[in-house]
Amino acid sequence: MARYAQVQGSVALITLTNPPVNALSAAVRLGITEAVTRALRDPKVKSVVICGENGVFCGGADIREFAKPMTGPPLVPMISAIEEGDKPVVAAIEGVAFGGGLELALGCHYRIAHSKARVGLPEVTLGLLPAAGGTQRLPRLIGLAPALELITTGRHVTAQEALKLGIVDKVTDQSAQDLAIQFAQEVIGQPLLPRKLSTQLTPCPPDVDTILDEAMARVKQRARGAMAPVACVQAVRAAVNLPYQAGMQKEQELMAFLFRSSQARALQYCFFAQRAVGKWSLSSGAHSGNSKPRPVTKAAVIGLGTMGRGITVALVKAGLSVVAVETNKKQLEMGKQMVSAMLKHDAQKMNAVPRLDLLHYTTDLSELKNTDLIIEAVFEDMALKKEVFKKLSSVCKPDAVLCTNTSGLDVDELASVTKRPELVVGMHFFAPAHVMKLLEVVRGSRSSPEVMATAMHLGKRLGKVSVVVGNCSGFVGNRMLRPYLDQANFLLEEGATPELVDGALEEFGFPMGVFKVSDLSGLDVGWRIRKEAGLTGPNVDPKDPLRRRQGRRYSPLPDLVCEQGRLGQKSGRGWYLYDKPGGRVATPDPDIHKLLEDYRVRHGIRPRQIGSQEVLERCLFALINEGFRVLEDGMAMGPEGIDMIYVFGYGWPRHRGGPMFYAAMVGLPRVLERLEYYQQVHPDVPHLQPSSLLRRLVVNGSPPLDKWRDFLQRPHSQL
Ligand SMILES: CCC/C=C/C(=O)SCCNC(=O)CCNC(=O)[C@H](O)C(C)(C)COP(=O)([O-])OP(=O)([O-])OC[C@H]1O[C@@H](n2cnc3c(N)ncnc32)[C@H](O)[C@@H]1OP(=O)([O-])[O-]
Repeated sequence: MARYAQVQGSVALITLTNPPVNALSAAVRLGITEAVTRALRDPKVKSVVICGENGVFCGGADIREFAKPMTGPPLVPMISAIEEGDKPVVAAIEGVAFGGGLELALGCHYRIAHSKARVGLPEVTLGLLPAAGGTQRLPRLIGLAPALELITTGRHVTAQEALKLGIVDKVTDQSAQDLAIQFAQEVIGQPLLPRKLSTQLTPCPPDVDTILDEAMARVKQRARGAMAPVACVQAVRAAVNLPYQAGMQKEQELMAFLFRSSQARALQYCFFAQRAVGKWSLSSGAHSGNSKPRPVTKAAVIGLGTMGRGITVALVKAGLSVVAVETNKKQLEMGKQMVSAMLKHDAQKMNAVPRLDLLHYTTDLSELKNTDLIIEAVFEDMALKKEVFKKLSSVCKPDAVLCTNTSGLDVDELASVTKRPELVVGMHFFAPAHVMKLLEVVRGSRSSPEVMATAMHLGKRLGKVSVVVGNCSGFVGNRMLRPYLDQANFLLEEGATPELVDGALEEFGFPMGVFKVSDLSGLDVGWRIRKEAGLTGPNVDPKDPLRRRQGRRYSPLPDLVCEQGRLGQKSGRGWYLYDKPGGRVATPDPDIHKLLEDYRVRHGIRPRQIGSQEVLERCLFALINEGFRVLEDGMAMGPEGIDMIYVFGYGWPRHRGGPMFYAAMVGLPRVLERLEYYQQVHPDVPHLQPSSLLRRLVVNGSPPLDKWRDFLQRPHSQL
């Protein structure tokens, strides 16, 4: 797991060999320990180079080992032995040096990086801190403020920035390993003490306490309940206030606390779940390993509304040439201006040139003859989408892939109007489409494996976390959102206020509560959908009482709010009051409180005290319950997919792992018991009826999440 060689006569070359990222597994740590001991003992060896195989230095500690009992030599003494040795050790960094990998490099006396390499301490994103000396050595090397920023965010740094910050000593466009070997010979005999970071003091500006206090305040505000960033600040504070050994002691204590936390488990679960969803499989036996994507060099986007513009920008940023289509010249010009502005803004931030040359704008669909893949992003209206698909089917080349960016319409119905239903697939982007990481790839009943592979591959090129989902109303994300929204509205009827509900959800870790999100998206969106569904407006069944629709409890509160012209942020009033139309700062609105009071009086509802726990249980458990139904119906490959949809598309706090992981952490019997309780209190809300899968899992002893698939009655039936 670590190869040893002697090169150029006097240089020991130690190569980490644990593909794909040379993670520091027990075997690698043992290999390094033995190789370093040998090099330090061998009188013929005058200096040492540590590098990684296959152009990757090291991706850090082996995260898979965190769930198992610790074996092999620990990292801290291994790194100390390197630093304490009397021979210069040079790290040759190619690819990445992340986490324990960078900490290993910080224990070396010199660091040389390839110009394309990246370094960083991303432990915080796994619910941990850099506990192999990273919190103590990095501040000593680069100073307090930059070290705080890197350690609390886990940000990856390019080789150029690392050079500027002083993390690496040299950057090369050639082989970092060759340069390191040459360098290792040049530094033989030079004093090593100044290069041993543990012997140095952290350079501190006079306002050190202010910097630390401000960092703590910033981190707490951003962390939304995540503990690791806070612990990172505490550990770095120790690098300033305490001698090295005492600082290390503090680092270990904080790590021990984080390591056992449910947050660390959740974040590490997310790391693997994010990678697992890319490995899709279908009930037919097709999977990501045996289905080849079609080449896509030229794409088209139909419709330059909010979604179409974002999708166009995302495609161009991924280097694809794009034909952007609108119905008339005026709309086209407007779309063009917006897309250009977005691309210029983005390019400016990255100090790059906007790739406007990749775009072609037209109102003529016949110009799509040569495109490989078309994404329809017109208004969410089945008749209109069908019309577009019919036309696409006749103008596009026969093997062009046709994608629809719908947030919930039936992909099969759309495919049925084309001559190539097997080449039709849903690509559900989330607004703003060039920013949001989530993509639901919706498999129609006839979508071919090749077309699934193409959509998934395109998602990857766009930098998205793409999740395969089945073709059901609302797909996975929006389908699960409905019971959540319903519960939030019911809570208002029963005595809550928007700020009470939002407060509980924000305390849980959502960036915004449900009512603030609705104000941001525009309340008219849901209103229109409810009208179309016959839940409000002229199509309501006259026999339905006001608070019952289609046989179940219904809250007309959101409709009443819209009827008052309160459409959310854009109109300056929604569930909250804003300082002006388009304003962002929400303040509680006495008019809404009055509206709620009047409503309760009108309907004879006696308001009651509602606590945060009830808000969380009713909103989140109803959503989770629907997640179990999604699994039961075979609309998602597994709980990991659902969790990634919620983490990347709906602001579910990552340190809580996603709704299904959270259910497992809370305990399935508890979720079931609370659902049963609320169902008894609210028998007219079918969403609270516990799903049969949840019951089955509880009866079978609540198996761990990766075993849930074994309890599905129709695994993958719809995929
Ligand atoms: C005292 C302790 C202190 C230290 C703590 C730490 O170091 S904490 C660690 C701090 N380090 C980090 O947080 C870095 C985490 N890693 C990354 O950021 C990225 O993986 C990458 C940039 C290294 C490579 O990106 P890329 O897009 O080229 O490739 P990819 O992402 O698809 O990965 C390929 C395969 O490698 C797997 N795998 C990767 N890393 C690890 C690991 N450390 N371990 C185990 N496995 C790992 C990954 O699961 C995948 O496996 P699969 O699915 O094929 O079975």
